[in-house]
Amino acid sequence: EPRAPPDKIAVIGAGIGGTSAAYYLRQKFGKDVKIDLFEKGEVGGRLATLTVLGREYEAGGSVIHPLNLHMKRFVKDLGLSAVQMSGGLIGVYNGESLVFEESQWFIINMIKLIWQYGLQSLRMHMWVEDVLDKFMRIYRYQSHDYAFSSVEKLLHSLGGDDFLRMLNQTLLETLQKAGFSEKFLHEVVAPIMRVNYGQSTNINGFVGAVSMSAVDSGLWAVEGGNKLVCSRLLQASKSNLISGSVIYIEEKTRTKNTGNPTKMYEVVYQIGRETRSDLYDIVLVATPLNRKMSNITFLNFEPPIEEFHQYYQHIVTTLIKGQLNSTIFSSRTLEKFDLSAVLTTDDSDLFINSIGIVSPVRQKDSPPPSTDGTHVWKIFSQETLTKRQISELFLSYDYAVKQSWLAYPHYKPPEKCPSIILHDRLYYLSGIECAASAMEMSAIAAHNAALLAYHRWNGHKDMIDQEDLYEKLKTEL
Ligand SMILES: Cc1cc2nc3c(=O)[nH]c(=O)nc-3n(C[C@H](O)[C@H](O)[C@H](O)COP(=O)(O)OP(=O)(O)OC[C@H]3O[C@@H](n4cnc5c(N)ncnc54)[C@H](O)[C@@H]3O)c2cc1C
Ligand SMILES: CC(C)=CCC/C(C)=C/CC/C(C)=C/CSC[C@H](N)C(=O)O
Repeated sequence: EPRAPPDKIAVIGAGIGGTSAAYYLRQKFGKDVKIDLFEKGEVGGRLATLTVLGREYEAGGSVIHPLNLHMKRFVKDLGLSAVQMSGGLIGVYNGESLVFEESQWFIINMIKLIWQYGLQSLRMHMWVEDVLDKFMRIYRYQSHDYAFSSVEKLLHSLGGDDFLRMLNQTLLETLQKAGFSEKFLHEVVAPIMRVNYGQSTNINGFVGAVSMSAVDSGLWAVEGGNKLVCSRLLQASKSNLISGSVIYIEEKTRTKNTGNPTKMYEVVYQIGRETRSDLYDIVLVATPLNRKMSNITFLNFEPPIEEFHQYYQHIVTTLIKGQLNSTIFSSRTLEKFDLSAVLTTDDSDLFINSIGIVSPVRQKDSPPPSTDGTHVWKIFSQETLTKRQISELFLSYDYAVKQSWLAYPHYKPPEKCPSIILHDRLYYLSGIECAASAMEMSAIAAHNAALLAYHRWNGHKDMIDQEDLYEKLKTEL
């Protein structure tokens, strides 16, 4: 006889991880289970916007890859629409000059790339394609309802030992072994890691490949702001949003109306100054577990749940409407400066990681082409920019606004990813960020955790950690 569904499930964190977990839990467990979603800040988490002179711009997670199929599916199923990112010309600055500059002519670009780096850029494209091809297997596994009990097992099922090796060595080592030149790694790969993850090529090889894929064509975003996906998922999941901060979780034994003593989880949370609690059959934690970001304690667990110490990279996003001082990067005056983004090399010694022109999240808010060289620029830096630094970067500016983030893990391979199963019915999603942090990674982790919770609840051992899934599913429709 199939087991009755759980009465109550708690999800902690209403970012893309938590809201998509609630959505998938509803799909698996059905309409009768009560799902509570706890959020101490804003729905969306690291998907958030900042307003510049009445228009909203993405301040956190901003671009989505065309092959990010969960995000694509959400947008389609939730009645949202996608906007294609219009890629302008990019340059790379090394502290003295622009070591690479894109041209608006495709053929000139190709000649430039080959002239400067031989066939490295084509080889890089093929390397990323190969990783993505294997990565895409996850969608087939999840559509057949298979789940994994650890991040390592999930990665192994996709790319075998190669993916685990990438996780355990630096991108630099991975690409050096694959024969890429020091010049290409320094002038092309490192600046891409700096703009995307605020780190060097010492990040792990897997997140390095994810980061390289984020320069593909076809990147998109959600019309109105990426965080809309979270609020729509929350609505569609018919969960109950509790705007409170979870402070601890404790295992408790309770006698349910069946008369049997049952192990449950007590979630204790604060709303303002008031402390409340509730009991749950299953709990999913969808926020990084460290003191600075979530500060959740696990009380009286046997065996005890380890403390998590994953260090997250501090990044500041600054949005400025103004006229760039292009002479920092090149001797050309603003009228002749046609780059819309400048990335930097690791040794550039500049106080920014990158700077680029951005468009508002609503297409109708897009300004007409600028006649005076004024644009809204997004700057990523390790620290908050001082007024003096802003004045160095801009000839003049009207408005500046910033947001500080503990943005993504500080990658330091070999990576030991945290467990997904923290306790019998207590699951942790955000550990997937140790492999790579991206919206799609959180959605994949959410789908996996919902499937895992469902199969473990129902004792479907054959749906968890199956080996050779790729071969097994080859013959299935
Ligand atoms: C500046 C920046 C740029 C990025 N760019 C991209 C990009 O272009 N493309 C891309 O794919 N990804 C990008 N990312 C990464 C992406 O944003 C994240 O990987 C993703 O949003 C993480 O979602 P999440 O739901 O797992 O975590 P979060 O969004 O962090 O959600 C966790 C939620 O839990 C809540 N919470 C924490 N503790 C508690 C508690 N005790 N009680 C209740 N609630 C709690 C938090 O308030 C938060 O809302 C970027 C990230 C940053 C910071
Ligand atoms: C998960 C897979 C296969 C692909 C995701 C690729 C992707 C979109 C990664 C984003 C990585 C990231 C953290 C980017 C941050 S900066 C983004 C953008 N350049 C900006 O300027 O905001």
